[in-house]
Amino acid sequence: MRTALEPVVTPVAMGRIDRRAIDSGIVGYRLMLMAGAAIAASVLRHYGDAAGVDVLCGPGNNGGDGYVAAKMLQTSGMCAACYSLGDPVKLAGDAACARDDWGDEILSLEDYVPTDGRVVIDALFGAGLQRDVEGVAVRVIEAVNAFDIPVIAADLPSGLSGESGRVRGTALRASRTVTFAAPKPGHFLLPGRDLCGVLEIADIGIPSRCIEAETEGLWLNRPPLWRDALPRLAANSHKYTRGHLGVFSGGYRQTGAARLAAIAGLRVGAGLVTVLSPASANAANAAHLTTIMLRTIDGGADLDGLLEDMRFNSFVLGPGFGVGEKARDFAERILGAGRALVLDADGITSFAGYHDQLAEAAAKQDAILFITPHQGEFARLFPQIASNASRSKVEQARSAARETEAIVVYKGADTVVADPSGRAAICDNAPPWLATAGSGDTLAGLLGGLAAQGMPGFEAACAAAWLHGEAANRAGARLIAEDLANNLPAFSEFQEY
Ligand SMILES: NC(=O)C1=CN([C@@H]2O[C@H](COP(=O)(O)OP(=O)(O)OC[C@H]3O[C@@H](n4cnc5c(N)ncnc54)[C@H](OP(=O)(O)O)[C@@H]3O)[C@@H](O)[C@H]2O)[C@@H](O)CC1
Ligand SMILES: [K+]
Repeated sequence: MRTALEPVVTPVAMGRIDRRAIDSGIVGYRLMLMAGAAIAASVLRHYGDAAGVDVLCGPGNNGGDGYVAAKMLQTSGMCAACYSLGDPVKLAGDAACARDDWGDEILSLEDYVPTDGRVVIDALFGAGLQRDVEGVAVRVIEAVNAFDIPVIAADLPSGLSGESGRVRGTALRASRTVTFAAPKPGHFLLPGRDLCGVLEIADIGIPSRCIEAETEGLWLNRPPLWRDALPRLAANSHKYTRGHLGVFSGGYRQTGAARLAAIAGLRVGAGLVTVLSPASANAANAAHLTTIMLRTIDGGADLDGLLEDMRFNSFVLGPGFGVGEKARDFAERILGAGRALVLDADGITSFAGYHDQLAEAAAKQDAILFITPHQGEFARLFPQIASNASRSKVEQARSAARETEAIVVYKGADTVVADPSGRAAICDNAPPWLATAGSGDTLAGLLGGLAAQGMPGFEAACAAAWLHGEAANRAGARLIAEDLANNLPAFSEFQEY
C-alpha cells in the first residue's frame, strides 16, 4: 500500500480550509462535533479508567471543541467538569451551540485545581492564539504542568504557536494532542513537537480536495515525498552512470570529516568517490582509504584541472576544511563550472558576510547549491533572517533558499528543507542520539552522493535528511557517526511504502 503525501498546513491556511468545507455545504457545527468526538474518543481509548475529566475551555472555538468532548464523555458515563476562561455567556457561533449542548454547570477557570487521578482536556487556545498567554491562564497552565497529570490537547497545547512551534508566554505540556484534518508546522517544529506528546490527526469530515486546494508547498518529510525520484539502477548501469563525488579534505589534522562524508556518499550509491586532499594531508588520507580514491588538490589551478573532467558532477566542501578565502574560491569555481555543491560546516561559515557572492555563484548555469547549516551557521550566513524571531524555521529556510538560489537544509532535531520555489518539508524522524560528532559530515556526504546520481535537488535533500534519521534509528542509542552509513536502508525497502 503506497501512502500519500502528508501536507502540513499553517493555522491561517487551516482557517481557509474550514471555510472551503463550509462553503461546499458542510455545516460548521458538524466539524466541531467531529472534533470534540475525536478528543473524547482519545480520552476513552487511553484514559478510560480515569476518575474523571476536567475540561478547560477557552473563549473561542477551541473551547467549543472542549464542551462537545465533555458532553460526549459524560454521555459515555465519565464524570466531566467544565471550567471556562472568561464569561461563557460571551461565547458566540458554534462555540455557543457547544456550550448550550453541554447544558450542565460551567465553573470558572479561576477555581480549577489539578486533581490526582483525573484527566485534563486542554481546550483553552488552538489556532486562534494571537498573542502571549496571560493572567489566570498562565497560572493554570503552570499548575497543570507542575502536577504531572495526563493532558489531552485539542488541536494544539495551549500557548503553542501552530505556525512556528514556539511558546507564546507559557504553554501546556500535553500527553497527547488531537489535531484535525492535517497537522500544523507547530506540531513538528521545536519546541512544539516536545509539547504535543503523541500526535493524533483526526478526520473530521473535511474533504481532501479542500485541504489540497490550500496546501502551500509544505509537507512532512516522508518517503512518499521523494521515493519516486530516488536513483534506480538499470541492468546496464556502470560506475560512471552513478556519478562521481568529490569530497574536500582539510589539512593534516582535519581529515576525518571528509572521509565520513565520502563513505556516506559511496554507501548511498555514488559510483565513484574521491577525497580531494591538500598534498600535506595525503599521507593521513591514504592510510585510511580503500574503495575511495585520493587526489591532490592544493590550489585553484588544481581544481580547474579536475573540473575539466565532466564526470566529477557533485562536490562536498566544508567538513574540516577550514574557514576563509580558499573555501570561497573553491565553491565559486565549482558552481561556475555548473556542478552540484554541498556547502557545509566551514564552507558555510566562510561565506558569512559574503552571502551575495554565494548567491551570484549559485545562479550560474547548471549549478546546484545545497547549504546545510545548523542554527549557529544559519545565523552567521543569514543574520537578518535569523534575527526575525516572529518567522518560523520553515519561513526562515524559505527566505534563505530564495536569497541564495540554494536548496537549504536547516538542520536540527526538526530539520527543514526548502528550495527557492518555496517548497519545504519538515523532518521528524531524527532521534536525540543523532546529535553526535561527525553526524553533519555524514549528512553532507549522503546529499552529495544522491546529487551525484542526478537526483533532483529538493528531493535529494529531503531524502538525505530522512535517510540520516532512519539510519540513526536503526543503529540505536550507542550510535557513533561511523555507524550511520552501515545502517542505511536499501531503497527497495520503502519504495513501496
Ligand atoms: N473553524 C472550524 O470550522 C473548526 C475549528 N475548530 C477549533 O477551533 C479552533 C480555532 O478557533 P478560534 O479561531 O475561535 O480560535 P481559538 O484557538 O479558540 O482562540 C481564539 C479565542 O482566544 C482568544 N485569545 C487568543 N489568544 C489569547 C491570549 N493570549 N489570551 C487570552 N485570549 C486569547 C481570542 O480572543 P481575541 O483575540 O478575539 O480577543 C479568541 O476569543 C481550532 O484550534 C479548533 O480547535 C474545530 O472545532 C474544527 C472546526
Ligand atoms: K488547546
